[in-house]
Amino acid sequence: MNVNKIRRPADMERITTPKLAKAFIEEQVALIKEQVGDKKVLLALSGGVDSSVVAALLIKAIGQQLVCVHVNHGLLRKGEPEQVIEVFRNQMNANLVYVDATDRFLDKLAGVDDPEKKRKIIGGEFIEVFAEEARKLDGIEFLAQGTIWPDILESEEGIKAHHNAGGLPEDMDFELVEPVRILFKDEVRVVGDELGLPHDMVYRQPFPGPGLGVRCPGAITRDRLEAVRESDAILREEFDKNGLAGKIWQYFTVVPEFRSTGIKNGKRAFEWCCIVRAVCSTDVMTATAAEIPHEVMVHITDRITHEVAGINRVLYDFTPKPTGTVEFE
Ligand SMILES: Nc1ncnc2c1ncn2[C@@H]1O[C@H](COP(=O)(O)OP(=O)(O)OP(=O)(O)O)[C@@H](O)[C@H]1O
Repeated sequence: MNVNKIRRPADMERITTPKLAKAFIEEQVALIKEQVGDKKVLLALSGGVDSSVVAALLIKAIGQQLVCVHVNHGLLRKGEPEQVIEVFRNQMNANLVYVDATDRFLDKLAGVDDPEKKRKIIGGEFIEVFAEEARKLDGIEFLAQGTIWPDILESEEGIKAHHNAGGLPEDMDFELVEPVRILFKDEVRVVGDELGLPHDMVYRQPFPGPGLGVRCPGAITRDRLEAVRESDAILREEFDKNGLAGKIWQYFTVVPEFRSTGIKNGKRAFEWCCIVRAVCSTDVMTATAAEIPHEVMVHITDRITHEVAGINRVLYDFTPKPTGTVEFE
């Protein structure tokens, strides 16, 4: 049987319960063992739900034969690389290669203000770093990917290429292992829960590939990027505490280059402003600004302006999509 051609049966029951997830896991573990045998598998592990569920499934099936590579490109959210190391290396005993490529990415991005160029640099550099790590490893025959069913459908309809870690050099012609390829995103989450992955990893909001890079509009500087990371962490913490996290589709902060005059500790402070973006959407194509209780916004503003270096104002973005997009770049 060619496991890479398996399609989702039209009458397949939606995986909504732990019992159904358990059955799916058992089935996939057997299929992975059959496909891979005693060979080694490589996986680019972002810490996002898809690659994390694939990692957990493969660890269950083949343990140390899986090599996970996590690339810290310096644009991850606060605590993300630490969580990947804690969950996969420390708790699941995975064979994890952690690459801190922060300087490499930020040096290449220095002075680049065009959004498309920034995205290209981040994507291209990611492939290079990943390919370099793959070349250091012996005997890899398989590449695991977190391809899901909508990816397959979109690639068949010509909307986008589904090769997740796409663009690997030609000499890296690995056979694919795609254990969640017939699942929809909500099913991947139920399976992730059943595999014991942390709730915040399984239910985390969508995060763009270029990470915080697109929330630091214009040319990225390390100090402004740090302001994005710290303010985003405060926003997430406060939304969690105030019961907003599960109700709002996407929320994050953006720190543009623009500065304005303010006062800090009795002195003039010429600093950046932090824009809070929080949107609700049912169809992804359109979105509306979320209604945040006034006192919550006042508290978030107070924390960001006092705890984050370089920020003297907080603004709320009321723009729906359209005319805006969800992200800024
Ligand atoms: N920082 C990273 N380190 C390692 N692999 C990564 C990293 N970022 C992305 N990847 C790889 O590229 C794939 C596609 O990334 P993308 O940002 O499009 O996320 P995605 O399709 O939502 O998947 P996921 O939920 O796994 O993040 C990921 O599944 C992962 O295999």
